[in-house]
Order: sequence, then structure tokens, then C-alpha cells
Amino acid sequence: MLRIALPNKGSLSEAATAMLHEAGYRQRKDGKELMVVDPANNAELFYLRPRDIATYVGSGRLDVGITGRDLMLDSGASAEPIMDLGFARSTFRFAALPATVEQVAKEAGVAGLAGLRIASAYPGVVREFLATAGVSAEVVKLDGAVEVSIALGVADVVADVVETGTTLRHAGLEVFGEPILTSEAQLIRRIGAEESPAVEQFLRRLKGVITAREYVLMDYDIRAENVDRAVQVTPGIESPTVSPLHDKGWVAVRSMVQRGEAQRMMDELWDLGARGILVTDILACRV
Ligand SMILES: Nc1ncnc2c1ncn2[C@@H]1O[C@H](COP(=O)(O)OP(=O)(O)OP(=O)(O)O)[C@@H](O)[C@H]1O
Ligand SMILES: O=P(O)(O)OC[C@H]1O[C@H](OP(=O)(O)OP(=O)(O)O)[C@H](O)[C@@H]1O
Ligand SMILES: [Mg+2]
Repeated sequence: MLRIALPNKGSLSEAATAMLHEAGYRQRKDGKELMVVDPANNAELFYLRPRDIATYVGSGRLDVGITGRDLMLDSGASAEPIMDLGFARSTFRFAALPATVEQVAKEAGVAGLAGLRIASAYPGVVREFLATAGVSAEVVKLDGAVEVSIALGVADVVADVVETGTTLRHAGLEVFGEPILTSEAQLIRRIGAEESPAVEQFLRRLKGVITAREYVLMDYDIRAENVDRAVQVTPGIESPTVSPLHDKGWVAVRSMVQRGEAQRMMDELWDLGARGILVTDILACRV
């Protein structure tokens, strides 16, 4: 039985749940259910707080989990990523009022943080950064809405998740310094976990979901003498399928192409004389 940890709320939850659904796993009936048994897939799904997932997986009690790279690093759990999942992409950055940013910048980069109060919901990541930089500062641990902490007087600097930067801008804060880290949702497992066919199979399923989202199937008919030029436009992942048509001068081509490239390719194929060009979604795949 593969034991899978999934985020039960927050930014990661919806996308992780959608991914599992597309990979053929049972859905929970409501947001309160914490455990779902899925006998058809020989799996148990545990819906846990995103912050706790690396702890459970690192303990070895659960085999794999979906969480943010930043959350995993912050937990200090003995867990490692085995696959990037491509959602919840963010950076983790310092920010402060413009006057503080100016003052910090005067002190040659991060050394200017010395003695300041840094508020964050990721104290583990911040402490590790400060230790590596050899800077001594106070870390104020908050649960969220960190951007308000400076106005409320409990911190001089924040270290927070940044996607568009809107949250920090609205709070009148400016980012400074290089990003402390970049993050995205990842599939994680315990460091040193033994190879497991069930985990390998789960990985293939998730890869299948990502590929099925990224690619479409393109079918078209083209005169046989133009097929070589056409398959240069649609080389596919391995090699396109070329089948004879009843009309001897023509062939049918089928190829997987990147969704974002499909319209450009259709225009190029049209110019090469291709007709009956069809694009269809891929529901699931193993490539
Ligand atoms: N606006 C965002 N854009 C992209 N990723 C984000 C965003 N906010 C949070 N994340 C990512 O989501 C994960 C945090 O999820 P978590 O559920 O703990 O926080 P949250 O979505 O802010 O929920 P909460 O309301 O409980 O704070 C982290 O990996 C973080 O990098
Ligand atoms: O750069 P942006 O696009 O504005 O996104 C980043 C913000 O989104 C998240 O906040 P959330 O709304 O989850 O609230 P929280 O601070 O309570 O976690 C995160 O903690 C940042 O504050
Ligand atoms: Mg949040």
C-alpha cells in the first residue's frame, strides 16, 4: 500500500488534488476528510497541513508527499525532492521599507541585516541563510500575513514568499538582495528511502499527468512527397507515426507536440500542403 501525503489546504492543495485526480486516484468527498483509502490503486491518501508533510515523509511513516520546496527546507525534515511538479512557483525574499533597504544596502549587502528583527513564516530557512552568511539577527516567527509586521512594529525586515510582488508592494515594502531561494511544489520522499516499485509507478503516473497537460496530439494528411518536411515541423517526442492513406499519393501523420506550439505548427503545415489538421487533448499517457 503506497502512503501518499497531500496538502489539505492553502495554495498547494487544489493543484495537488487535481494532479492526483488526473492520475486516476480517488478524491476525498469533502475538505474535512483526512484519509482516503483507494484500494483500486493500492494507495492511502493522507490530507495533511502543507507544513507537516515533510515531517511525516521524513519520519518514514508515509512514502511520498507533495509540498513546497520552501516548506520542506524550512521543516529541516530528512526528506528530499524526487520530482518538480511545476506549480506554486515562488521566490523567497527579504523586503523592508525603502529607508531600511537603503540603510541595509549601505552595509555591503546582507551584512546590513546584523542586529535587525526579521519576521518570517519560514524561520528555519531564514536562520540557515543567516548562519551561512555569518550574520547575527533576530528572527521573529509569524504564521502568515508577514507583510504587516513592520507597520505593527514587531520587525524591521520580512522574509516572505513572493510570486507577483503585489502583497509586498501593497504593504509599501521593497524587496532587496538576491532571492534566498526559489520554490515550487515537489514530490518528496525520505532521504535514504529504499527503491520501491510502487513509488516508481506513482512517479510515472505524475509524469504522465504533466506530459498529458503539456502536449497535444496532432493529426494531419499530407502528400507523400512533402512528409519529410512536415515531420521536421512536428518531430514528436520519439518519432511521428506515418500511415498510408487509401489515396496512394497521401499519408496520415500523427505526432505529439507541445500545446503552446500547436497553432504555429498548424500554420506551417498548412503552407506545406497539409490538410485535415486536427489537434486533440491527451487525457493520460506514459512516454
Ligand atoms: N501566491 C503564491 N504563489 C505561488 N506560490 C505560493 C503563493 N503563496 C504561497 N505559495 C507556496 O505555497 C506553499 C505554502 O502553502 P501554504 O498552504 O502553507 O500557504 P498558503 O497558501 O499561504 O496558505 P495559508 O493561507 O495557510 O498561509 C509554499 O510552497 C509557497 O511557496
Ligand atoms: O507576491 P504575491 O503574488 O503577492 O504572492 C505572495 C503572497 O501570497 C502568499 O500569501 P497568502 O495570501 O497566502 O497569505 P499569508 O501571508 O497569510 O500566507 C504569500 O505568503 C505571500 O504573502
Ligand atoms: Mg500563505
